[in-house]
Amino acid sequence: MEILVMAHAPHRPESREAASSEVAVLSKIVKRYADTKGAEFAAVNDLDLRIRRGEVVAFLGPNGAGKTTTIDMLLGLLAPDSGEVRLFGGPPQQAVRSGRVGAVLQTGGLLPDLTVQATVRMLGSLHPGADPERAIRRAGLTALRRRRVGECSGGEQQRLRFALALLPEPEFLVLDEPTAGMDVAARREFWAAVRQDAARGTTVMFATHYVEEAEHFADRVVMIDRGRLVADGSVSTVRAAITGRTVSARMTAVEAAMVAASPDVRSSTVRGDRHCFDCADSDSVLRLLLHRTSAAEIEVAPRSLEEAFLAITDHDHDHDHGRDRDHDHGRDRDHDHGRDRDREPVRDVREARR
Ligand SMILES: Nc1ncnc2c1ncn2[C@@H]1O[C@H](COP(=O)(O)OP(=O)(O)OP(=O)(O)O)[C@@H](O)[C@H]1O
Repeated sequence: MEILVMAHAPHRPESREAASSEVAVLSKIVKRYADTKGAEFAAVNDLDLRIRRGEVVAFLGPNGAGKTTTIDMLLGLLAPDSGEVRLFGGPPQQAVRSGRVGAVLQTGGLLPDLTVQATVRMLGSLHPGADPERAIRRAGLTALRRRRVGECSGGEQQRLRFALALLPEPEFLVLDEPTAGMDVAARREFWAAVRQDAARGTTVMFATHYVEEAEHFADRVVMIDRGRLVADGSVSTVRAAITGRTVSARMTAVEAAMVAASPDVRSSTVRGDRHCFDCADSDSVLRLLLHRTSAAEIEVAPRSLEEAFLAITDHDHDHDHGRDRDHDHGRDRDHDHGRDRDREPVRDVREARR
């Protein structure tokens, strides 16, 4: 875990562009790597993203989707192969150096023998005008200030990293899977601290695997899969677009193929003797089953946002690039008939009009 600790400028002249509502603009960014067999693949593929001032954006995607690569390019730690990144209207490095951006990343370490307070004070001394006591309060660490870092739990250490990210009083906080490995109580405490900060107007973008964190905390969800945008919009828009129902029944394979071809079916699977349909409109699929097939033992079940997320990022392992990734989620995909892998991303109406 590494915290970006940069001296910040006491005065922040606002350029016309920076004064606008866009904090970050990623335009058609591409990053290619070689996989374990030496073949090139795009870890981030033609990604367009705009983060507006005051937004709290959840950046969702399965393992290996390209979240960290995108965040590294957003912060200027990695150069895109093509495309452009602008933070506050300028190059990302400039925004990071000026202290306008604070980040909690996945790599780096803390010194176990220092106390929480000594750590924040020490790194605070690198930031002219920083207020370590305020950062400690804002990260919810007041009661832990005298504890040695080595004696803090994983969740408490994450809040310490959050305090360090707050030192330059950033306008934009970027958190890469900040609660990975925390238990439920620690995650709740962490988000309470971040939420307080967001309420003051700080723009926040956080990468996460936890769909419920996006649901409870973000006002916008950006979902990527294999480096491509698959959904972008308010939590309610994305939820409405990707939640649906599963209809399952016993029927013949010929009937199942006919149902799977319906525009109201997103995908279909076979589980034992049952055919399961992931439906955009379960009512019309039910009508189809009742009127046009011999379907028996019909069941209709709601999908959770979690299931919808798994469905939207569901694919086979054809393009597994090196790292041991967890794309399978333990589900039966041998008979996946219907999913349209090149479909348009789910977008907020607001976005689509742009
Ligand atoms: N330096 C590298 N060289 C080669 N491949 C890389 C490199 N860094 C990342 N990758 C690959 O690029 C893809 C995207 O990785 P990235 O870490 O951005 O995904 P992620 O969404 O952050 O995943 P996770 O949730 O597991 O952290 C993965 O297939 C990964 O193995």
